[in-house]
Amino acid sequence: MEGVDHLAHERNRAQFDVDEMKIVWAGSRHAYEVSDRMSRLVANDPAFRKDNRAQLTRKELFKNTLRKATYAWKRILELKLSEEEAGRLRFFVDEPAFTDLHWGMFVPFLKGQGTEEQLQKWLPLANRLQIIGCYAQTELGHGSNVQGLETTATFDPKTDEFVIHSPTLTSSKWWPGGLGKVSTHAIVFSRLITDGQDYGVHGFLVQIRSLNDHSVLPGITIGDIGMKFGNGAYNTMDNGVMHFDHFRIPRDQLLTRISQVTREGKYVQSDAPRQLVYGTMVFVRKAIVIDASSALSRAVCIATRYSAVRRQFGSQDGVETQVINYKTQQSRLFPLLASAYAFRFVGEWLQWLYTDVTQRLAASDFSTLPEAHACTAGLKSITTAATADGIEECRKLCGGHGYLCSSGLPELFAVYVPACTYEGDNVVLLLQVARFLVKTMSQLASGKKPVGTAAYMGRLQHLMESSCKVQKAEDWLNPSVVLEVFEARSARMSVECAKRLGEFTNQEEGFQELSPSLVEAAAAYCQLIIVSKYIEKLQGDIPGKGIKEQLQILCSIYALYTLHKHKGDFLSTSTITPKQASLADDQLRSLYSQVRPNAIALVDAFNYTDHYLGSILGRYDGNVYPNLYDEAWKDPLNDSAIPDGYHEYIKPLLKQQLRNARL
Ligand SMILES: CCCCCCCCCCCCCCCCCC(=O)SCCNC(=O)CCNC(=O)[C@H](O)C(C)(C)COP(=O)(O)OP(=O)(O)OC[C@H]1O[C@@H](n2cnc3c(N)ncnc32)[C@H](O)[C@@H]1OP(=O)(O)O
Ligand SMILES: Cc1cc2nc3c(=O)[nH]c(=O)nc-3n(C[C@H](O)[C@H](O)[C@H](O)COP(=O)(O)OP(=O)(O)OC[C@H]3O[C@@H](n4cnc5c(N)ncnc54)[C@H](O)[C@@H]3O)c2cc1C
Repeated sequence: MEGVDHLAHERNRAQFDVDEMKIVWAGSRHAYEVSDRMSRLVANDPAFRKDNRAQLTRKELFKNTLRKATYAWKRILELKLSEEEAGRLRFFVDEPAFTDLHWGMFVPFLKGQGTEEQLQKWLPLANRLQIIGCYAQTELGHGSNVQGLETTATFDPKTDEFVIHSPTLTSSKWWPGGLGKVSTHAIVFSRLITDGQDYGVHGFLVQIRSLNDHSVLPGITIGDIGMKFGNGAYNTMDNGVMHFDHFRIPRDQLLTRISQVTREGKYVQSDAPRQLVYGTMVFVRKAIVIDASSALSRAVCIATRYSAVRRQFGSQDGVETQVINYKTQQSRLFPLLASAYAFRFVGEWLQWLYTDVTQRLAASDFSTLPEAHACTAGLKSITTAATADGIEECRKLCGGHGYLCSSGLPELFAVYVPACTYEGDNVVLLLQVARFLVKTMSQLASGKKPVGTAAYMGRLQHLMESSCKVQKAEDWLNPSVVLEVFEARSARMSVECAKRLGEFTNQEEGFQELSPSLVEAAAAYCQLIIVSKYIEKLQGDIPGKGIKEQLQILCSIYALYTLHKHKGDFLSTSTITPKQASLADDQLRSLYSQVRPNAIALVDAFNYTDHYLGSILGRYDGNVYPNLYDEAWKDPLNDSAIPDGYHEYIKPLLKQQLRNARL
């Protein structure tokens, strides 16, 4: 029944204004309008069709991505779209492409590290896509350990050039997206050597392909690193390998905002900390947090709509139960729904933090850089891990049909999981947060007042001694009670780690030995940030019928579900009692019942088109079965009733069996 809204009865039950919630989700009315316009533009243009990706060979898939990316650029120019609109359009095209790295890493790195002169020369070319850039940091032998990169850039004062060289196989650049087949230029991370001294890793702008015929320049070897996880998925990207053989570039292609090499070969460092060379990673990690909320909300939208359509068991009155009404389904699905909203809001806050730190850096105030690094690294880690697990949970929530490519979930999972690794392995990043926490603790002893997200450590004594006030389930709805419990758990875990570290004479050895506990303490700190930023958001003015109430329910679900999942931490630090943990579970069940009538409207608020969702199970109209049935017949295997290979394999096999039976 095309045209009928099978989920209309669900939508009618909503107790809040969905259109207002769409604006909250998008961040502002303006952001909503831009997203809405761009998503429709993409959905209504057949050139952006994507339902056949899983069936294409790698070469077809890749060529198709090149077509879409260049067509998207053509539309951006024709429609004179702003930077913001162009970004949203690329987002809704929903296909990883070389342009992600060009706009997402190459251009930001240029902007962050280039001098005025360098910007004047390179930025207009990059902005008009007259050159295409990628970000070549990782090597075959080292990714996490950036200081361990082996590519060298040795200054030759005779010619005023740097000689870029890959001294070993393991020094080959390996992974950069857009490198394998497309980019003409790359930011190449290499060890700067001048006058016989190694000054560590710096970014260099290197032309790698001819702008005339696209051939790889002499002295460089480049290729694609091969097929990645899943059909379609991230295989639209040409992640590449690159090896240099004494390749020369002019001296002025060292991107030199923080340091430079003079004509005579003298290395000169500015006052800025060397960590600024990592600035683009901070920028992208921040963006990855918002992206996590997008990917998780997409999976949750599919699983929620399908759970309202799907019915199993309980047919005493002739109508079976919608699976969304099962408490187990709700206890798996609604925390993910709440997490999607929580990650959205912490992503908004991270954007603010990033803007703030950028303004301070411009004024040579580097004081908030360590916190910005810890927050972006930690939140990237927590949100991507939860999202990757959440997408897989959504697949299971859709039962067998979730395993079909037409559910949209397998490809979403395959595209998404590397987020736990790229832009910093999640465990490595949590260890960075742990280092920040240990440092903050040790500075407490010397009287330094912690600020920002670590300010709660200033109340350490109180947090070590306080006891949770919860006596009945409803007490868990009190934001200040929840906040204090998360602060006390985080503080106590950090103190315990610091205490145990103090037992080691060699601090670094202690850090390695205790690293599993340190990672848990870091995760507790990041979860505290998510909870506290959500609570802060609710303290602001949020207009619209029923909006604040729904957001409050979801906030409580995020916090209490996190508490439930990490009950061991809360109990072992004596932050709560077993009785209080059980009251939290009671409250959670009650909150799930309050979400239930609003569930479909809460996922409608994401405002995803059917094109973007790419899922028959998640269709807006809920008309799942006829479309699943029709889709099956479109599979190329169904082109003929008798498959290729029948005469070669099946027929002789059956004949042989018949002969054997007769003997
Ligand atoms: C494409 C983008 C699109 C944008 C939109 C996004 C939308 C989402 C869509 C997703 C598409 C993404 C496509 C995929 C892109 C992947 C690109 C990559 O992976 S590229 C490759 C990504 N590769 C990775 O991510 C590699 C991961 N590894 C690393 O980041 C580092 O090597 C390390 C941090 C682990 C260690 O560093 P190391 O220097 O050895 O170690 P120490 O421990 O000795 O620290 C020394 C001091 O530095 C401090 N500090 C450190 N970092 C920062 C920072 N960022 N800042 C500030 N400070 C920082 C630290 O606190 C310490 O301070 P202190 O105590 O002395 O005061
Ligand atoms: C899809 C994709 C796209 C990418 N795009 C780019 C790109 O455009 N440009 C680019 O430069 N790079 C890119 N990368 C590379 C990426 O940034 C690295 O793979 C990532 O930083 C992880 O580094 P690694 O591979 O060296 O992992 P490893 O560090 O080798 O990790 C292996 C294991 O060791 C553990 N481990 C490592 N160090 C420690 C430690 N100190 N303590 C405890 N455990 C540790 C990790 O937790 C992990 O379990 C991409 C990667 C992927 C998958």
